[in-house]
Amino acid sequence: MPDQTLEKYKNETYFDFSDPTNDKAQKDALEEVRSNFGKEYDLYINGQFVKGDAGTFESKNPSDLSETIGTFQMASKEQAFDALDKAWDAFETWQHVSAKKRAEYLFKAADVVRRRRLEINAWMISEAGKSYLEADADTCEAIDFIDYYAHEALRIDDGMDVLSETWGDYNRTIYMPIGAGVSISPWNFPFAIFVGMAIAPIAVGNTVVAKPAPDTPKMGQLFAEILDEVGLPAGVFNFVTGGDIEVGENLAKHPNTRFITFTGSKGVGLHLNKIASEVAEGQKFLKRMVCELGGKNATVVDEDADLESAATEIVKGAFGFQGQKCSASSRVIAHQAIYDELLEKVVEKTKALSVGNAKDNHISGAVINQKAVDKIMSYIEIGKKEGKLMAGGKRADTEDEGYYIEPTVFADIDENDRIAQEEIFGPVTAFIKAKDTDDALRIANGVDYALTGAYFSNDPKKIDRALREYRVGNLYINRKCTGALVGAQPFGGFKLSGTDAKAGGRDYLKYFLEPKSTTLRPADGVDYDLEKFEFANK
Ligand SMILES: NC(=O)c1ccc[n+]([C@@H]2O[C@H](COP(=O)([O-])OP(=O)(O)OC[C@H]3O[C@@H](n4cnc5c(N)ncnc54)[C@H](O)[C@@H]3O)[C@@H](O)[C@H]2O)c1
Ligand SMILES: N[C@@H](CCC=O)C(=O)O
Repeated sequence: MPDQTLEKYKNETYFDFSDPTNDKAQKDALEEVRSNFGKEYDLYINGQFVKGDAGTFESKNPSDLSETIGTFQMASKEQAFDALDKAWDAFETWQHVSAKKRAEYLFKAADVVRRRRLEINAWMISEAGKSYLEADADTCEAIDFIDYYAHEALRIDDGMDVLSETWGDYNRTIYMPIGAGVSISPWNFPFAIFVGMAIAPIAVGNTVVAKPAPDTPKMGQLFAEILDEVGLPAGVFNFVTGGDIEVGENLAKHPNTRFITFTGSKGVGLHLNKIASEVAEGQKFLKRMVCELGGKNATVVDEDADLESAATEIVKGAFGFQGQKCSASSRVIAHQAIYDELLEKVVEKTKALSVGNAKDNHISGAVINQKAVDKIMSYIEIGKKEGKLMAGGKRADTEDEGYYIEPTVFADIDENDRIAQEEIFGPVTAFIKAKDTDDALRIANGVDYALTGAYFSNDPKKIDRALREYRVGNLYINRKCTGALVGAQPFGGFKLSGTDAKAGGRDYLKYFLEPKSTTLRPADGVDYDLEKFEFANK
């Protein structure tokens, strides 16, 4: 194996599916995966694939409800707790495994994902309803997370802190892993986020019980297979499917859960944050909580912007993966001077989007489940009362029976309207008129969330102002507000969008480490190996 520590981390490049060779390769992989629909999959606890004690459930294809992706296990609370115990057992040795050895496991896992990329895409197209490109971007992001965190773990191990020397004493900070914890992930980036949240703590010596979202268990199961293949020691990674409360909440409450990494809705996140802050009986530490929640992101278009480009990027940002991204542009705040022209362009481009089954690579596919359909359709009804419907507004008429909704644009929405304030998490965007730049930035900042934002202008002074005053975790100038790249655009938001832990950034792994300040005063006449002291955490 090449010494990857010497290579610079690079983002994985997406396939170009307009190339017929790539399109055919993805279609072939889909055919193969579809011939494997309907199988049963197990939990993965302590290196063993095992059945659940609380029954099974099915994962359906949202693009065609007659198709079952597979049958998955419902773990009991006792099994979930057993997985946590096994994770603690594994921690005893994993915490002392060298960073280099840990990184080797990760680099191997990234290589297996690379090898199985089209297959993983195919499962995701089928289980989550992503288009080819959206699925490929998700799989590439997972590879990036694994690779990036492995490199980061090596960097941390090399020593990070610059400390002052104090009168002959030697001072060093040692970063220690914190223990066994729980990772609870959403369905919308069913591979990337599941993988990233599980592998980050592991990279720096912790162990994990990972619970996928009930709509996309196959994507988590694939990663269990991959980590089993690369021989990750038993118990370091455990995969437990099951009920939100039975598995998820009970694990979050467990007195031995050292950390909770959660990505999902604001409601569940705030609930878990409260649980994490309570010290359960027998608990011997404060739980670490990483909480990445929703957004109500805006694209602000100023009067001097390139409107054609802004319209193209708005449509991508609002309707990519049916708007089911925490980063989606669900508001467009347009300067009054260009409002009508921009609206017309966005409406035209929205109406041109093809809606249909993800296996046929439609740009706009199905949303995830019936609950999502009900929620989105109820917001569309609210939007019809609050503003003017310009495109979409109803269930899409498609060949297959799935959860299809037309990409929808509303105009003349007031900044305080419900569809301008609440996360819809579907293919709906709302136009709001601003008087000027001041007004636009004020409206953009006037929500409870602060996740992503885009600003379009060609005026350097205005851009500079947006960079300073537009308060979001990820701000993009003259491009869409979705699609952050690991290592390049560390991702996360503040206010009620979360703890801004910045997944895919240099700060992230510290959430799973305990820094220990150490000072060595060399005794007279004793020859210390100061280099060893410096690298005591190797
Ligand atoms: N900020 C980010 O990085 C980010 C990324 C992706 C998605 N999201 C957000 O996620 C949401 C969509 O995902 P979702 O529908 O899966 O969210 P969700 O909150 O319904 O579920 C997320 C996870 O929590 C589990 N869960 C639900 N109730 C639980 C409970 N009481 N205790 C423990 N676990 C519980 C679910 O099974 C799932 O695994 C959106 O709000 C979106 O904005 C945020
Ligand atoms: N990181 C993704 C969003 C994740 C949430 O859904 C993006 O940048 O678009």
